[in-house]
Amino acid sequence: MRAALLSPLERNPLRKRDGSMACVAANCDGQWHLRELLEMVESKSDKAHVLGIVAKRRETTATRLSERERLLAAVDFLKKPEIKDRPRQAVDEYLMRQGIAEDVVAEARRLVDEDIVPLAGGQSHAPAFASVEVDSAAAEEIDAIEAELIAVDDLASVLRKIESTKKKATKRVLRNKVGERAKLCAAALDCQSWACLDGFAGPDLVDGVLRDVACLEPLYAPSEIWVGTSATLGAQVVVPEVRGDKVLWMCGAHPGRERGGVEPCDDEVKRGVSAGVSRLSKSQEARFQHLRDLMRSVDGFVLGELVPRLGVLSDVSSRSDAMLAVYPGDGARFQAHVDNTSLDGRKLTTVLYLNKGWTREKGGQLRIHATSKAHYDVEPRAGRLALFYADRIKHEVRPTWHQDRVALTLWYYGDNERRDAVDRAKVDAATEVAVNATDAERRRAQAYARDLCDPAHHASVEDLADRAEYLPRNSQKILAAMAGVPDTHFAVAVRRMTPDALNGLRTRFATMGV
Ligand SMILES: O=C(O)CCC(=O)C(=O)O
Ligand SMILES: [Fe+2]
Repeated sequence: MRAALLSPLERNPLRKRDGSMACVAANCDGQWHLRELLEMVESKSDKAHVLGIVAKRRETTATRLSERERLLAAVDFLKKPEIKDRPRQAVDEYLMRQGIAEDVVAEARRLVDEDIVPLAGGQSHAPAFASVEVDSAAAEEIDAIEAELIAVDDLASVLRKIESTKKKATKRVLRNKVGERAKLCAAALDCQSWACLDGFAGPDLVDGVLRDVACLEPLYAPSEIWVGTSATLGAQVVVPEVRGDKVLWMCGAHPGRERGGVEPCDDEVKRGVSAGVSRLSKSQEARFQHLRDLMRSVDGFVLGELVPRLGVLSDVSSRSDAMLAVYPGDGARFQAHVDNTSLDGRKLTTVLYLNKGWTREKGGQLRIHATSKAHYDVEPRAGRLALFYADRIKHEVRPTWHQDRVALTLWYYGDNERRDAVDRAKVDAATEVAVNATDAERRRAQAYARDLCDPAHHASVEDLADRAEYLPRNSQKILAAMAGVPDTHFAVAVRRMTPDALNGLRTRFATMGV
């Protein structure tokens, strides 16, 4: 019932054509590329063709080169005047992140230091590695500043103990402990709009979550971005060069709704139909217990500790479903973007990393573009929690190598902005449906909506559901779009409503200008 009453926008902010990803087209390094893609999408609407081009362009970086060629390229790179005087370790690590093995980098260093010119091995000149990745981007990366972390030593388990303990004194002691850390985190958010907590989830919880989600592996779907000039003009496409992760949405355990376990949002995924995986059994669903614990800990920290301390979060009380994202270790990345550029309600982004044994050469850093000059890198190490303001911090995921990079993201909503965004989306959806309806069908839908809102009417749930069943199909579709329920289910949804839910719907219809 709950799932049925949430609109796609409420359930999944990124899949909806809400324009929030349009920023990617405007901000990313590959701007020319996206513009070209957009033209193709608009002129041909040929997704397969676009994807073919993207796949071809994706073959970049040193991974295409033979070991000999990599050595030559690395030597070439190290000799560049703008690279020669930079810190050696940072430069070497940069090369390793580009897929050059450590011993090859060391050999290149030796050749450069001893001023030995390596033989090109039959080739007329070395492949210009630095021209594969743009020079200025390399210099920028070498200059990245390691983000300062706030050490919090398994805060998640302390937060869970606060929830479970009955003893007031124990609660108080634990709350003080959490409070100290929360103060630091709130101060960081306040002055720089981002913060990073090291060790938010301890190793046991991380292991538990990884075990929980292991069975979901085949069910992830490639992320799509909205490539377009506005919220309505463009297309939803997979563009791995811009965003190369695979995602799976998990719902449940929302703040204020204590009951119900965590499960995949998508019914089809739940049934495992798409990947031919057998239906998740009850016991498999119960395996999401650690994931649920983790989500509740982040909720507890954000809603219980940060919201009271930060004025900009004052109307935050709910969040999105949970997004599990995997960046394959073949160079997958997410180019620079701001999460919420279209007033979609998201105020705070939290990302919890689940990568055990992560080392620097694997890349995958969350890069925070704090200003146009300074950027900070956070390595996605297991248990870390990154937090930033979703509507102002530009950030990216750097190319990921050698190992898949796994993270869990939750977005916290400012209730007012979110309510407006959901209403806008509903009006848009209703308008879209209404275009295909006859005048009579539109009028019937309007009359029904008016009666539903009219306080003098006091119609009961049964009455309203009965009346809805007799409406023409297109009128029902318009009302379903306004209510944000699947288009064949308006009468069913009304029949299942509690009096409170009905009142909620009345208020929303009344403020939607229909
Ligand atoms: O995984 C991360 O570090 C950030 C991912 C991200 O920016 C996003 O999904 O919007
Ligand atoms: Fe993001």
